Amino acid sequence: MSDDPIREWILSEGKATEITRISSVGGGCINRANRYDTDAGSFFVKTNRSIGPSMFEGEALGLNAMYETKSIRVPKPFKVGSLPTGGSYIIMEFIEFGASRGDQSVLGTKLAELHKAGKSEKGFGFDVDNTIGSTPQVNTWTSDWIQFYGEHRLGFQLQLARDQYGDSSIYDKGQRLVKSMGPLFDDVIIEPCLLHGDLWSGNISSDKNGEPVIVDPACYSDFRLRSPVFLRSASFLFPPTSCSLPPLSSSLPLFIPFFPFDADTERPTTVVGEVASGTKGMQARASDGHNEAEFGMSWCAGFGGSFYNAYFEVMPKQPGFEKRRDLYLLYHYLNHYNLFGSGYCSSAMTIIDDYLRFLKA
Ligand SMILES: Nc1ncnc2c1ncn2[C@@H]1O[C@H](COP(=O)(O)OP(=O)(O)OP(=O)(O)O)[C@@H](O)[C@H]1O
Repeated sequence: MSDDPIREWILSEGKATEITRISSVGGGCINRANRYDTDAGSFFVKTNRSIGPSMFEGEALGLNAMYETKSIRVPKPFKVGSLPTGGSYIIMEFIEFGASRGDQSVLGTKLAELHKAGKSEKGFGFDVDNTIGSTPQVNTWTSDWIQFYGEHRLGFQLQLARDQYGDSSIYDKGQRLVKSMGPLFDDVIIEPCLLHGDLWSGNISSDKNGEPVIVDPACYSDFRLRSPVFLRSASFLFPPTSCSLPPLSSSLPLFIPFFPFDADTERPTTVVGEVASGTKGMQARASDGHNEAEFGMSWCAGFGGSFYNAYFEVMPKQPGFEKRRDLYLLYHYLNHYNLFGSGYCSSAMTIIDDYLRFLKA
């Protein structure tokens, strides 16, 4: 293995003859990020010193699937590999971010285009299990969404709450909801759509032309490779201060917003096939699910009326959208409860209680 596989790739398949500058990029939580400026344009490179390439392979799979829909802008992944000193890296397209978050209605349209373009024939799930924050997500392909969401999303989190907190109250009530939630989906056509899976404001930005950009889809983790570092990974440790839920423990770091950058934009357009060598040929997805589940993090995403209006122009609102909204928030509230503790328990329990009353269950 080369001493510096990143440099080697950039100077060969990246089609650069010279790396003119390497500068650090702030904003991430678990990985070190650098911008490589070259005579063939700029590259965005993330490295992790302790986690093997499976995490970045999952990120590349998700990015590539979204990239191929040619809908919302995402960085094109180029290469994932191992570092000679241990750990791994991902090289992707560098995107020059603009100063603002961009036009909300364009974001709504583009997100809907992603969902529309990314329809899967395999059902609901993903080719690999992954994580939400640091919590495992089981992604076994399932033909029925209500079953998938009940078992692999809500059921998994409820079980976790019982296992780690001994919380049989939320478990029992939550399971009653899972068993009785069917009518919430009456008259709905549910098709598996390509979802980003972790769409909150920290993962939404715009490029210098004001086009919306989304980054960092819900990470993949081979459970065998999870390390203590990864267990504290991803955006869930850093919800934005605008979240409407109880504040996190003050010992946690504050949210770090996106940084705007100045950059060249020349990029190579090759070598996607290099990405995710162990998973080549898979029908990659960030995850395939009911499109409405993408709004489960909406309490941390700042979506406004113009966003939703534009979204529904492309992906029409289904009957009963409003009455399912909290059901999709519930998954993320439960996950926050499991990650951060009791501050989030009452929010989750309130949703469950409200549904049990509504459904007379
Ligand atoms: N393709 C890109 N081009 C330029 N800058 C980027 C690109 N992708 C991400 N960034 C910037 O780099 C920062 C770090 O990236 P990212 O959030 O993916 O890091 P991470 O450590 O893997 O993520 P996290 O720990 O937040 O889950 C982001 O906040 C963003 O500002």
